[in-house]
Amino acid sequence: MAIGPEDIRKRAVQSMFDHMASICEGLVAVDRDVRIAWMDDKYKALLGIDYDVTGKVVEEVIPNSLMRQVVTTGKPILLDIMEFGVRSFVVIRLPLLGENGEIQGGIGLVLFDRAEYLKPLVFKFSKLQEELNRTRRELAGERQAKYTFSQFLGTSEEVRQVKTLARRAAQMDSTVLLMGETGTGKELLAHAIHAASARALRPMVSINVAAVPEALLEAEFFGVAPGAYTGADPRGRDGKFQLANGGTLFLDEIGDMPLSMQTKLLRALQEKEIEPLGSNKVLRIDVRIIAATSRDLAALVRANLFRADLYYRINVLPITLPPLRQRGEDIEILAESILDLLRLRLGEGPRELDRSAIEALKAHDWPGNVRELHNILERVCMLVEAPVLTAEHFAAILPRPPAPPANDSPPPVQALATVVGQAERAAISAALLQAGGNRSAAAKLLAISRASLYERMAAFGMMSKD
Ligand SMILES: Nc1ncnc2c1ncn2[C@@H]1O[C@H](COP(=O)(O)OP(=O)(O)OP(=O)(O)O)[C@@H](O)[C@H]1O
Repeated sequence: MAIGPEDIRKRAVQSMFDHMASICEGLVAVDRDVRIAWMDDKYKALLGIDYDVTGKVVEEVIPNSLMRQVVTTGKPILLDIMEFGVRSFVVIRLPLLGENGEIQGGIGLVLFDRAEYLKPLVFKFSKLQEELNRTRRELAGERQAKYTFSQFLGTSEEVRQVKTLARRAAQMDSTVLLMGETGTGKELLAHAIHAASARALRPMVSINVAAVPEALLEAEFFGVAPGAYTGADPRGRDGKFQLANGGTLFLDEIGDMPLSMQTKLLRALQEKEIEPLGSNKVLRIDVRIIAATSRDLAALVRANLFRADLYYRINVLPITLPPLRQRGEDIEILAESILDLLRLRLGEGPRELDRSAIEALKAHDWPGNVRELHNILERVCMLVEAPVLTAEHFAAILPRPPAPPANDSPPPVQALATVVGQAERAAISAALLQAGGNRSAAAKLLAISRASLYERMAAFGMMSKD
């Protein structure tokens, strides 16, 4: 006898249910109050329970259940992954609808072992989750302080004072302004202050204002909203303020900040709010600022190149780092520590400096400060094999003071690269002096791009991060 469409539908529903029940790892049905109406034995075994759960609120029995969402919205959650202890299962959640489409409850199905075809999905999910966790851990590591006070070496009175002030600054939450020539340890000290502060476990994010092209500064600082403009990352991008939220933002070379950006930074610091590019949403931020500059900010204010109000805003706890030539007594301890580091890095035997070498180092002017000392020592280690380094070893490497006025004898012949290097270095120093430390202006005087000035200064140990 032929059966009608309604019978077929009923049989389809029944046989689908039976089939699902047989391939499932567990089945649960809840009523419209999200109380368990029925749970099969397989589900109970999965949860490790053997008592009657009928009438219990579902979350009491399955703590991370989403059945309430399904019963409230009437929308199914077709494929989801749920954790049971250390195992992940694929689950399906469906609403139970009455004759007139009204919500009467919900049904949850747990799939896994017999749903072989879903295994790759679960596997892929676990892999992605693992990768995400690893990347998060790495990012958190990258955004932590790299140095502590113990790494800021020196026993001179000048260094002692700097460290006392910096330790005090670490106990406060105010803005710190670090001033000093290139290579005097401003970045090192900024990290140490963060590491000793109450924000130590939160991120430490740095931005070198001089190294970011002017047009990109705003996006670097404040981020970009999703789909802000053509060519922007469609997912948007967090700015340094967002990345540093709750922690410390280190603004290196703040003296090189263009005036238009200074206005925006001042607003962000005053309002404690930022607006990502292309967004009309304002975000609250809680960031401690440590700024650094190798330029004379007060002189820049006088020359109308730096906003006075921003200067006062950041000049709350100023700390001036002394140049190396003013603390010759620190050279020996610094040089020894750098030689130790180099020995580990280059995998060589120990090196020693004899008295003559220390005197030669003390006599040098060190325009690139500790970074230059590092570079000079590294070059000596590469060129000289002797375990004891003497003044003679350094004589060939340390840039000489300008030659006395010419006499009749021709100048000594040196490798062309050495002569050219010395001339370049002297020209860069002169241009920087004339430009009052302004690298953009110095690059103009030298008729080279700012990028190639940076490149050369880095090569000569006159600037930039290691
Ligand atoms: N007192 C110090 N003790 C140990 N190492 C130091 C000290 N001062 C500087 N250094 C080392 O010298 C190098 C340059 O330091 P840092 O980058 O902190 O200088 P900076 O003042 O921020 O330079 P710039 O103005 O060019 O950015 C780094 O390798 C740093 O570890």
